[in-house]
Amino acid sequence: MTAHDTPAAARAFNIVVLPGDGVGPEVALAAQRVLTCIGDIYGHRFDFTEHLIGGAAIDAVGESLPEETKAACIASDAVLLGAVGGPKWDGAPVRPEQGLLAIRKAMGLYANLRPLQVSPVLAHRSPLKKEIVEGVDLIVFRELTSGVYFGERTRTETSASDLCVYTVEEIERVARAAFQAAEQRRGKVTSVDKANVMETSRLWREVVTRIHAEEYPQITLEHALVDSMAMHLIRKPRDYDVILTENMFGDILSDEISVLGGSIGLLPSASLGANGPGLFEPIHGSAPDIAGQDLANPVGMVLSAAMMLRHSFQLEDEADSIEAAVAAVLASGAVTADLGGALGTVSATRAIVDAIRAIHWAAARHVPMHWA
Ligand SMILES: NC(=O)C1=CN([C@@H]2O[C@H](COP(=O)(O)OP(=O)(O)OC[C@H]3O[C@@H](n4cnc5c(N)ncnc54)[C@H](O)[C@@H]3O)[C@@H](O)[C@H]2O)C=CC1
Ligand SMILES: CC(C)CC(=O)C(=O)O
Ligand SMILES: [Mg+2]
Repeated sequence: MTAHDTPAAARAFNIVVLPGDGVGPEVALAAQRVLTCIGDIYGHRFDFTEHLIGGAAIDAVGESLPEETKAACIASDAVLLGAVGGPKWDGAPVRPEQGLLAIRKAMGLYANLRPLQVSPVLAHRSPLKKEIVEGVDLIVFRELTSGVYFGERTRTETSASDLCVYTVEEIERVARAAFQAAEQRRGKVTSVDKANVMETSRLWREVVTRIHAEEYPQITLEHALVDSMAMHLIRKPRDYDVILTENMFGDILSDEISVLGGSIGLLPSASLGANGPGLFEPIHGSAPDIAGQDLANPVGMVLSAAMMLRHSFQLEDEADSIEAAVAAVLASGAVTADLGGALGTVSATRAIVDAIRAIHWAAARHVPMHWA
């Protein structure tokens, strides 16, 4: 008897979907299709309710995070977000990105988890050498609700400023989350800062060092400066396990490491708080250059849905099914243009759904799946 034979107790989930802008609606739809398939197989009900955020919300109601969107997210079981922003709103008095920052803050989502694994069958898709990227398995823990993205901003004719503030408590809680993840992984945390220059980074380093010594001495902790870390991540990415860093450094470094796997379109993320619903989104933006053309890679969004099943709903088998299907489809070469393939967003999504069904069918009948 396997977990695939009998669906676990059927459950119902209220999921808020924030499609947003650009490729956001295209990839959000992909995640819903995959979740609907998972619901059919395992007997769960996923109720999706769409709400406005970002540029779409600015166009419709004049603000990037309408009150009813915020209320719906807070009342939900989990939130799926596509992406926000685009050139259309670049000069606008209200920016779409502000809506995303505001919902992260309103939901208290202080830890943004951005995992990356490069399996041997996918290593050739990276522009970097196969022997450098093969076997990479790391996760970025990015602080998400503080730092320079949330500090006071000023602007005059001749100057501008963005204030970077971190409190001890903000550093402690994300550090604990990273150390706890390391306990379940290879036991190593690399904390990234700019402590040779910035006061917030000096506080960051002190607090991380103390939390490590007092609470997680069994974990190996190393500190790195963000500039050389950007280089090391390309030179020897397999050295890293858990990377802990502040908001802006994490934003930048995670886009950088997406190259190791071959495309930014592959990377998912989970944004989690102390309690309450999580928010799940790919790490990429609204990709205006390919929006509306059925070109977006849906994998980052689909894997974000898998993270939702695992982290918010504790549906391990269901999350594993999605991840196994994605791995099988990528290994088979059925990929989108960013990875050198010919599939569009819709057909790549269909391939993932078909693979979920095939893997489930084979598991239920104890048939070995050589391609999975
Ligand atoms: N979480 C969010 O909603 C984010 C929003 N943004 C916003 O997105 C807009 C565009 O920003 P960019 O700097 O261009 O970053 P981007 O991540 O949207 O795009 C960078 C490059 O990656 C490609 N790309 C991104 N996602 C892809 C996918 N799923 N499949 C295939 N290729 C993909 C794009 O075509 C582009 O060439 C901006 O308005 C920015 O503020 C940026 C990052 C995160
Ligand atoms: C507010 C977002 C646009 C910041 C970002 O790039 C991200 O979270 O990946
Ligand atoms: Mg980013």
